[in-house]
Amino acid sequence: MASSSALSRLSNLHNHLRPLDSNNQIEGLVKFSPEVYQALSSGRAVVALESTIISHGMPYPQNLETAKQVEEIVRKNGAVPATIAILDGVPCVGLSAEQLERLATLGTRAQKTARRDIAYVVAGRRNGATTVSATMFFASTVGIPVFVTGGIGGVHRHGEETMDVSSDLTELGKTPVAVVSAGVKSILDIPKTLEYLETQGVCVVGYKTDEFPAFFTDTSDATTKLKLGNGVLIAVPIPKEQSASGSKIESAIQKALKEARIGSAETPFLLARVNELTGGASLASSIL
Ligand SMILES: O=c1[nH]cc([C@@H]2O[C@H](COP(=O)(O)O)[C@@H](O)[C@H]2O)c(=O)[nH]1
Repeated sequence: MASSSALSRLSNLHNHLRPLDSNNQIEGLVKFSPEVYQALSSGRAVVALESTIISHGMPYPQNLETAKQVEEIVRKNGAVPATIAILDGVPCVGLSAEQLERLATLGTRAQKTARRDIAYVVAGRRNGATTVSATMFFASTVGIPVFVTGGIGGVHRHGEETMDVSSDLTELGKTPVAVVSAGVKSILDIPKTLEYLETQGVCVVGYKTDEFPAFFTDTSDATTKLKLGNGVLIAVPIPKEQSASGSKIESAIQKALKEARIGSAETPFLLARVNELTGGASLASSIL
């Protein structure tokens, strides 16, 4: 007769892989690293990580160093990191050291892949670095409920005219994954981003900050139990002493915005230009 711990492991495995089993279309299309597969099978904590921040968010080699450091922090805290990217058309959940290096050196030659781009990248056997929306999709599909990133996309400044609203926000509205991030970069319109998240029914909590709600509630548990079906955004601000000066960043943003074009290239363009204009200060805050 099976022991109760074996039964609980089996039940964990079933829970983690159920989305794959119940949908033959996706079964076999996602490749797990041995470490992540093992962790999911045994019910260990797994934390999803995105890859656009590696390819488009930072230059080489800081991108590789930061990606490795983030994975290390997750490991030190007792969980298994699952960096998600599409390599040669195969969605990979958990990357080897070689795959991480490959993605970091590909940089912007990898396709920035939001939810709408997944089919295109897979069908063309391309290399795709997943944004928050695509990473949430894969994390949810394979049963990883927590995802950590630096900054999520949002409503761009003048979004009321351009309609340039990141698909990260609609994904948060429909995919049950808790996203822990340092918030929304000020290249974006933060009040409009929060309004949009409200429209999407996304619970936003601030962790140890009174800029966002001043208390931390265990809302992700309630969201799961009530089967609300949406994500939760947990904003963790970077330490004050390590944040770059607000006015310096703001004037760089104003200058960069005048040069920007809307579309999926806008976020990487603004981040790179603001970094140039601040002499590297904005990149340094992103790495922290
Ligand atoms: O500070 C950052 N914000 C956002 C991104 C990336 O940009 C994506 C949003 O892009 P868009 O605005 O095109 O939706 C995010 O999901 C994330 O992958 C980043 O690299 N760095």
